[in-house]
Amino acid sequence: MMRLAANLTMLFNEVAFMQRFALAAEQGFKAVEFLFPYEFDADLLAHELHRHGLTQALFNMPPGDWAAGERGMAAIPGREEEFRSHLPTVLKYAQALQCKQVHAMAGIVPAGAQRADYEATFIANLRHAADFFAPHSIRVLTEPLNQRDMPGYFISHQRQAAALIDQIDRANVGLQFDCYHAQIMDGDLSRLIESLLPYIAHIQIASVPQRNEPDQGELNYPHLFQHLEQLGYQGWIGCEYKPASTTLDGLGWAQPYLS
Ligand SMILES: O=C(O)C(=O)[C@@H](O)CO
Ligand SMILES: [Mg+2]
Repeated sequence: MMRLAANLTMLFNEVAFMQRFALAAEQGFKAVEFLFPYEFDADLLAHELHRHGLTQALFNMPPGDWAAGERGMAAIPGREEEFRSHLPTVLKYAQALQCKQVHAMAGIVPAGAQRADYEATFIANLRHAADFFAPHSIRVLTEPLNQRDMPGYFISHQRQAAALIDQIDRANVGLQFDCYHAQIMDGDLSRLIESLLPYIAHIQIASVPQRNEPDQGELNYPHLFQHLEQLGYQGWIGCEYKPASTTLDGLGWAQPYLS
């Protein structure tokens, strides 16, 4: 049975963030994920999680100045110190939330920049983060993002991410395989998932092209779920989509997978 995690950044936006845990649990989710916890107290978040019996499947490391368009800095030359300075804070949240996976966003490569410099920075930073988190059994994830929504993002293809993970060469670095981005950039998802399974630590889903409920659009999720089950995928599936109407109105698709 596929294990769904509610993405609280995108779902249950009908209520304030701290109230979304209760709604997710009420609907039968056993786990949640969200982008950034840092404006909330770690212990309060942990309290919400635990009182609703939820697992924290994933959250992101600080992305830099989001409002100014920054989308992480793991690959940005000159930002190494800043990237590394975030690690103790991320660890504090991960420990409070008992979360075993964090996503290190890579950042945007300016047009005309030397890509090799960005690759070297990314590899060094991810090794550093992986070594920092390894004693705590925490994995560092990297996620390719599609170029239509995120022009210039450092990683946009799944196999490109897998090749970088090989170069990083740390056991606790994995791939965050977001089917929405993967379909836009790569396609052939059944075979892609099959060949990259050893890298995949976390999966996310949404319809393509609208990024709405997964029972719409060009992807056949019942087929992909069956395929993942046959392949023995054990991780969480993050529901990272924008409800077309309200979250609850659109949640019918998930009923077979929620208890
Ligand atoms: O945009 C996505 O897709 C995500 O999963 C966010 O965490 C940003 O990387
Ligand atoms: Mg995603």
